[in-house]
Amino acid sequence: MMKNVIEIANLRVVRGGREVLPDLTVSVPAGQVVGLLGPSGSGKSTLIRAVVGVQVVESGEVTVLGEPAGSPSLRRRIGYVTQSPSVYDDLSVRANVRYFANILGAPASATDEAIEAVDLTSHADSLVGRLSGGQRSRVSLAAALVGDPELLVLDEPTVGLDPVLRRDLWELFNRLAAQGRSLLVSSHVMDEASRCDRLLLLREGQILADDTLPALLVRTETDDAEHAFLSLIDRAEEAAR
Ligand SMILES: Nc1ncnc2c1ncn2[C@@H]1O[C@H](COP(=O)(O)OP(=O)(O)OP(=O)(O)O)[C@@H](O)[C@H]1O
Repeated sequence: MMKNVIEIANLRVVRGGREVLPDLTVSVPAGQVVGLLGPSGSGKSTLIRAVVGVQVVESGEVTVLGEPAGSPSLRRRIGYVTQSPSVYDDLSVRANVRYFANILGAPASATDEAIEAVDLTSHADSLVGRLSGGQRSRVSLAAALVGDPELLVLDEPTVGLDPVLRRDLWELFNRLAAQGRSLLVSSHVMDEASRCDRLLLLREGQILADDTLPALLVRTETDDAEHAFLSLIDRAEEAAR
């Protein structure tokens, strides 16, 4: 297995005339759940868009699974879920997932397996338009899983979900990593840090920390991710003075 599934060097992205990612260098190891955490507007979605190859970049290099981001050969190897579920309301859960399975050339059995993985088997024949927000985002996730991707890139997949569903989804992410997949999962909820094998803390387009949660807590002498993040901000501001 390759060591890093994502390698980013000196990435610079400008959006709407603003430098959103000034000069970002980071890597994401294989076989882990890596949390991309940071406040709203810190650049998480922009970074994710660069990884999946849909973001115009000024300069820098983004290498994913050994290929330049956006390479056609990566399409089947990456599962990407955007913040708003991209599914068809007028189709059933099964028809939605089967549609993506057909595009990806996945075997027939993959549809029901992906629906099972996101715990929607009992709703497989329901129209997606009649599902709750959380169920709809799980349909999106099933669509991303159906091609059996090596890397899953999920942009705030747990937003708006109740605590039980959030826990269930994180358990699913951990299971997927245990099966050898790699996951990059963004969130602005700091307490989701405890669910990740490794954390990237992003603030104003800069990586404040790239570490495991236990190491981060030791280094900042704090007892949760939120305080660790605040402590790192204070240190960065002191250093800049
Ligand atoms: N389409 C766009 N055009 C111009 N600027 C944009 C666009 N989308 C985002 N931005 C700007 O880029 C910056 C980073 O946005 P981004 O969506 O990457 O942040 P984020 O960390 O994902 O935030 P959130 O958690 O709210 O989704 C913000 O300042 C935002 O205003």
